[in-house]
Amino acid sequence: MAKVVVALGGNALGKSPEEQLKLVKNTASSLIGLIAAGNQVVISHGNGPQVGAINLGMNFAAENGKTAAFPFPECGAMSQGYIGYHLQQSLENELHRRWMNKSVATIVTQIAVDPNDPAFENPSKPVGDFYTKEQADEIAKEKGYTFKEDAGRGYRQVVPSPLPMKIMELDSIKTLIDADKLVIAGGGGGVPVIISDKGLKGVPAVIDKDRSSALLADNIDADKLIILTAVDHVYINYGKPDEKALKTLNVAEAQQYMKEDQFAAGSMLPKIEACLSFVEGHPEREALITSLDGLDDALAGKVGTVIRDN
Ligand SMILES: Nc1ncnc2c1ncn2[C@@H]1O[C@H](COP(=O)(O)OP(=O)(O)O)[C@@H](O)[C@H]1O
Ligand SMILES: NC(=O)OP(=O)(O)O
Repeated sequence: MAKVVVALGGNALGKSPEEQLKLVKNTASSLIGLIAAGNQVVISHGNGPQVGAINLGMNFAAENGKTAAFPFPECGAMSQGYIGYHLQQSLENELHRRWMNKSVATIVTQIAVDPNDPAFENPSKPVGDFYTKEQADEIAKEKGYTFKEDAGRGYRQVVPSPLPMKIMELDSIKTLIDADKLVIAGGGGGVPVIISDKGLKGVPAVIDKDRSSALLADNIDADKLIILTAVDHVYINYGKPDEKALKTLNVAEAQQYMKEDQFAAGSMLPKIEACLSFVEGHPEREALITSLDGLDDALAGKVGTVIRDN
């Protein structure tokens, strides 16, 4: 039985609860299919658009005296609950439809980061919606947020994205996996916390969920890491007339393409780096990048980019 970590992209989950539920329902069928085919599956997910939307809404309510202020890590925890709820519901419905008996559990996951991580000085993780340059400049002036251009798709607020160091709930996650439960963990990259002599403390940042998923996959000694996003393949010359879909990628090829800046920072680059960290030195492991609705085709070898050590 192969142990597979499947990471769902925040941007690939849509912009509204209705859209998300629809997308998650479709993916649930493929995920349960993966389990029915004899794999042990662990699910993680992103939260960039969702945590940005929650934070914007909470800030708006607080600024208008309607609620207390909700700090950013609390918004991250809310995004884990919101997305975990849709995933649990859709997965349970699909299990029920197939007469399969399995419990599903979302683990609110904290992930420790280094308080001295240089990422705190250089916000890079896009959250929330996309804006034009003019809109972004106006919000930046009014609120003091930092905005950056995101992979040719518009401007987005960016927050620090420190590296994940330690999954605090790893023991609970492993216990549930060993008990053959379907676990959703590390949502939104995990709520970033620092470990101090006073205990754990949330910090305002968003950990890249691809990096956290690779850490989780390594910690549970998974055989496969599958990253589901909005594109069916990793491309070279992405978005240009001569773009080319990659069916396979090894470590040396990926490093060469990274030197050529083929993968956009803040979107495809962290996915590639996460896959490399998972497969490098482990010829028995495999990573796969494809689209949220392409999982069935990817497992049949029709689409997707497979990444191996060599
Ligand atoms: N070389 C590339 N190949 C494919 N997609 C790329 C590439 N470079 C940048 N991208 C962009 O990266 C996006 C995936 O990153 P992102 O939106 O951050 O993912 P998610 O939120 O699903 O984790 C794709 O939808 C695409 O727009
Ligand atoms: N936390 C995170 O990496 O989210 P996205 O997948 O939305 O970028």
